[in-house]
Amino acid sequence: METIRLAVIPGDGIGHEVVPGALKILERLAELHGGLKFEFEHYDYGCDYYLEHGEMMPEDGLEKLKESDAVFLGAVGDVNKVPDHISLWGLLIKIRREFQQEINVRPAKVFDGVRSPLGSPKDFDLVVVRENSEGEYSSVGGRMFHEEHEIAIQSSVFSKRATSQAMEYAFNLAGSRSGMVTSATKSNGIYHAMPFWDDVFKEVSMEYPEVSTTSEHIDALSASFVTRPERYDVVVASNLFGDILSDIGAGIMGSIGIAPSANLNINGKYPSMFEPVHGSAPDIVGRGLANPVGQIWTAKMLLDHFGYEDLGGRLLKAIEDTLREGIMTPDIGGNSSTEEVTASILERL
Ligand SMILES: NC(=O)c1ccc[n+]([C@@H]2O[C@H](COP(=O)([O-])OP(=O)(O)OC[C@H]3O[C@@H](n4cnc5c(N)ncnc54)[C@H](O)[C@@H]3O)[C@@H](O)[C@H]2O)c1
Ligand SMILES: O=C(O)C[C@@H](O)C(=O)O
Ligand SMILES: [K+]
Ligand SMILES: [Mn+2]
Repeated sequence: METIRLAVIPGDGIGHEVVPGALKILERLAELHGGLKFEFEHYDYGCDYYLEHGEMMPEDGLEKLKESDAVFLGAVGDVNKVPDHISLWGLLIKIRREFQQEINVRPAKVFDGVRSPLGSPKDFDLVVVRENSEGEYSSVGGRMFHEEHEIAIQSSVFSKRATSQAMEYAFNLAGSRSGMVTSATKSNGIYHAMPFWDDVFKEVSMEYPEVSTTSEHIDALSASFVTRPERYDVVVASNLFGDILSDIGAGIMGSIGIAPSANLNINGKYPSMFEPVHGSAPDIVGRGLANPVGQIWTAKMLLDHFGYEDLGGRLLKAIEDTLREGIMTPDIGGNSSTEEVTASILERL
């Protein structure tokens, strides 16, 4: 019997509405398997915790989380309680960095029966590989002076190590898919970092002669995600570009509520973290409107990560069958509640 210890952080807002159902689904799949068990350790870290304690998680928070095999997170952020940069850097981004989760994998694909803003999209199935530790998300910089003299400086950081690592991950992934990597660049406008990004991409691509490559500027690439998403397989991007592209990927699927993500620690020193792409959705909180599919698909990524691809495959099929039957939340054109969608997926398992 294998036991997977999960640190569970629902976080804020709809995190509390979508995480419990996904845990039930993981438990059901473990039961069906027979040789697998989940142990959940629950943590109440988030903006309410901050209001009470003045920090997003306690000083030994990371040490506690480190005892788990993976972190399963909902969403972080409630701007009415804590400024967004404080809440994200105090919890989500802190975990990503301290646990060296340097790769963020974010798939997007067509689901039968889901209303996409594209009308009738061709069959797209792509993965954004986002560099998850540096780039534009940097704490290097500061603000000084006041009023009309105020200035802000924010320096991007691109290391050869993390850049080539994200690219290598993308090439390896493409090798197991249709064999194509697109690099998201902006070397026409970002004078230092993006020509560097392009150089590293060329260098890494030499090691993978069997994988075909293209390089596209992020502005044109964003438009092309909307107009011709079927052209893409694996797209590798910097932290900020990957953040934005993965929301566009979610948008063309039909809703940001569907998209999953895996923050991977690939050196084996720390747990990886699984969370949907979406945030805490304060505008729909508490109304049963939250689409649970992003969180549940995230559970599939977790199962795959631990080598239970058979269970992951069963879960994806249950999601697909549920959506095909029209059992879905209003954001993708249905009239079912969070719980009804979750129950339908559970029943199919
Ligand atoms: N990884 C994370 O935890 C994460 C990601 C994005 C945003 N945030 C935080 O979340 C808060 C809100 O941010 P935002 O509004 O920019 O993004 P958001 O993803 O929370 O919401 C954007 C829009 O998508 C909708 N939406 C999101 N998830 C949905 C779901 N599961 N089902 C149905 N509709 C859904 C929301 O109702 C909203 O209209 C902020 O504090 C932000 O910093 C956190
Ligand atoms: O900017 C971030 O990484 C936070 C959030 O938008 C996300 O995509 O996880
Ligand atoms: K999230
Ligand atoms: Mn984002």
